[in-house]
Amino acid sequence: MERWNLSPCRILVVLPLSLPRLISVGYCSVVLIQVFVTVRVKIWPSGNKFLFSNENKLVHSWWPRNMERVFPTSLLTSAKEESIKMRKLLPGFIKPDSLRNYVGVMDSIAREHLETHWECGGRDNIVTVLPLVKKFTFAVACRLFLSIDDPVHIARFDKPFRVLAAGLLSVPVDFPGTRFNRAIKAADSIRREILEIIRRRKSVPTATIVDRRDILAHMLTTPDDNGNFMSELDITDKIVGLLIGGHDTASIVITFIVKYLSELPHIYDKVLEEQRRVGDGKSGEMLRWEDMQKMKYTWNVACEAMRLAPPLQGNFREAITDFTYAGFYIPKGWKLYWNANTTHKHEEYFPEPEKFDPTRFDDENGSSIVPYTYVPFGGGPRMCPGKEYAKLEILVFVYNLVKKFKWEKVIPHEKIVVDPMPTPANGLPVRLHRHI
Ligand code: HEM
Repeated sequence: MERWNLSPCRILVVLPLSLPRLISVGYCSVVLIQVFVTVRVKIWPSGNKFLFSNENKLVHSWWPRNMERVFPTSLLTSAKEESIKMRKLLPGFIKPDSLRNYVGVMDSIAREHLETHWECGGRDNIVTVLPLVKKFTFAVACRLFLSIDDPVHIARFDKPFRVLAAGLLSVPVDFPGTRFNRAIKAADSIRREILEIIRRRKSVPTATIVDRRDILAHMLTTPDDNGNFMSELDITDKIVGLLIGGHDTASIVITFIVKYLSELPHIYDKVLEEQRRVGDGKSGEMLRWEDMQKMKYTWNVACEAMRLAPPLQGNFREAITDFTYAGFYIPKGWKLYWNANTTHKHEEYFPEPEKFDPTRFDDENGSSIVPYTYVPFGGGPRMCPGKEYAKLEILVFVYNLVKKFKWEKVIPHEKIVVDPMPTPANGLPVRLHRHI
């Protein structure tokens, strides 16, 4: 058995997991031994050479600590109790019954958003996709999580969120002018704003709070197993986490769908054909829950976009026991980082891995995808609880977009950077063509 000694700047290898063993210690199927680089990492598209040891030190704990400064009870760390609390709260908010009600809300926000920001199209009908889509997903999150629908309020809120998101994975140097320092300040201002919303909400009768049916109402009125309600600060942190995790990820997926559809016109045509059948071809009608079930091909396209460009590159796990994997000895307590990007490019599971092929997920092929080889939403007990919400949001937006426009990329070979999510370097400018 080899004991694995880290040497400086050793390139870490991707380790396909032996499933039974790693499931038994609570991990997903493909894991990278985690050592973290503290600089911006541009890893796209060669996804398998991006982790390095850092000066012989296993810096496994700085990322979570870093995030705690900007994001005290981070959802994204291995804070197990926080995860359990959140998992208890979210189902009430994103259970099928609730999701049904969101279709109409998401649809009307998408229509209004496209009219306001895409129809006028700027100069030469050119729009930049990523910042616009972020506006859309953020507006949906503000509406559904906090019942904020005033565009001015949303815009005021949006700016510090961008700063916070940019600083989450930054060098943890708290010095004026650094990304990290700006993120801490942004996080403070967001928390103050949300605390104010909470206090305003608490000042009205409980029945009115419940009436709002947003996630804030849910958090204010749902006690834990001991009958205790969440503290204001706790709610604030949960909302910040959800607003970040719940909108940036979906906007990346939509942006990549737009990118691939412009590169692959035959796939665009099939998506359009499917969407024209939705709602029995009647134009102008609002989307219904039943319509979402007719968007199978579009969802396969989204799944393939997430395979090639998973918004989250992976996540941490902690070894709860010593174990050996592929000859490497992993001691208990080590942090491990599983990686979706390299997992999804494994030739054995996804032949011609660089090819965009939505049929991998259709009825015939989808069922033979090996468990834990497709992990854009993670896996196991910590798998993303927002998957169905994200699915709905992505489908609603793509439906509205393809029914209105076809488009072409303005920068044919726009670079993709990963910081920390895959992002077109220029935000993906496209020239829109309205259907006649
Ligand atoms: C396409 C969109 C999304 C993607 C790709 C995504 C991906 C992920 C991934 C990879 C994880 C880590 C899972 C693991 O460690 O096994 C995660 C966790 C999480 N996601 Fe998402 N997510 C998305 C949307 C959302 C939305 C819309 C919400 C909320 C409404 C959400 C809430 C969460 C929460 C609360 C966790 C932490 C779960 C825990 O720690 O137990 N996500 N997500």
